[in-house]
Amino acid sequence: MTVLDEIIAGVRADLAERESQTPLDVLKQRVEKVPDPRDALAVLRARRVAVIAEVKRRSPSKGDLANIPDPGKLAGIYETAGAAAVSVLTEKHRFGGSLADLDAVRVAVDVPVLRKDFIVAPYQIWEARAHGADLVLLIVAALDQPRLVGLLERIESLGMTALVEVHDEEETHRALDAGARLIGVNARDLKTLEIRRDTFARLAPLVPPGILKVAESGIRGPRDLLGYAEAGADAVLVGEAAVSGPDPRQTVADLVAAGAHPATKVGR
Ligand SMILES: O=P(O)(O)OC[C@@H](O)[C@@H](O)c1c[nH]c2ccccc12
Repeated sequence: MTVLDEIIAGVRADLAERESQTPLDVLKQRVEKVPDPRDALAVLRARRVAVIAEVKRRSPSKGDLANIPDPGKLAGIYETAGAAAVSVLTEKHRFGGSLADLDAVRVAVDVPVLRKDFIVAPYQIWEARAHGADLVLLIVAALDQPRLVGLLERIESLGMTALVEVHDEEETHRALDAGARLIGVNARDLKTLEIRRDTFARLAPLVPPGILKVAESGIRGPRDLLGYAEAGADAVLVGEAAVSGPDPRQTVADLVAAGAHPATKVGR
């Protein structure tokens, strides 16, 4: 059993519990009362290299990363520092997240918000929208093709944007076949949990123009951003460096400045 399998087993158990508490019909009624989702693709396109900053308490590879008593406040700091979007981990057991964190972030910022979880069922997508998410992560490695296609369609039918995460060539082709318009290349190898920063440059050429590419994981600072920009990244997703550094505002502001520099992403 891989780490991913283990996480998903926990996610399914939690999901069954929430489903028994809040039936899908109730969730659907809530969705009707939530303001329309933001156009995340337009927001990401408006930057040279956009920075998506993540509210991340813990990770399977590093354990506790940061004590975050007020996730809304942290998200506000990210927004003020110029982050184009905020990602919120909602998985409980390995990442210490929750839908309450998503709620807190949603009320605190105006930028698009990503629900980062291990999505295996449409219920979680309705849930993401009911809690104000604009984007939802789909991890190709966790889904068979019909399920990937179905979940992607559900996300888009609710007006949200899917960030479709890949780790290798085969997953990239599957994401494209499914119709992904925003592809995240995760540098973290899901089996070994190691960071491989060359994965992005290997997979980016497989993605046709017009489909946005996000470099995810292991971004330590502006230099990593510039390397990814050169390899064709439209955005970077940064968690650990933002939450665990001495000054999250400065960390994100430095990345945003590097991502906005005219020399970044020349001629693209
Ligand atoms: O903390 P980092 O190395 O900056 O990584 C952020 C983000 O990419 C990472 O949290 C992530 C990428 N894909 C995921 C899927 C599930 C959980 C977490 C993730």
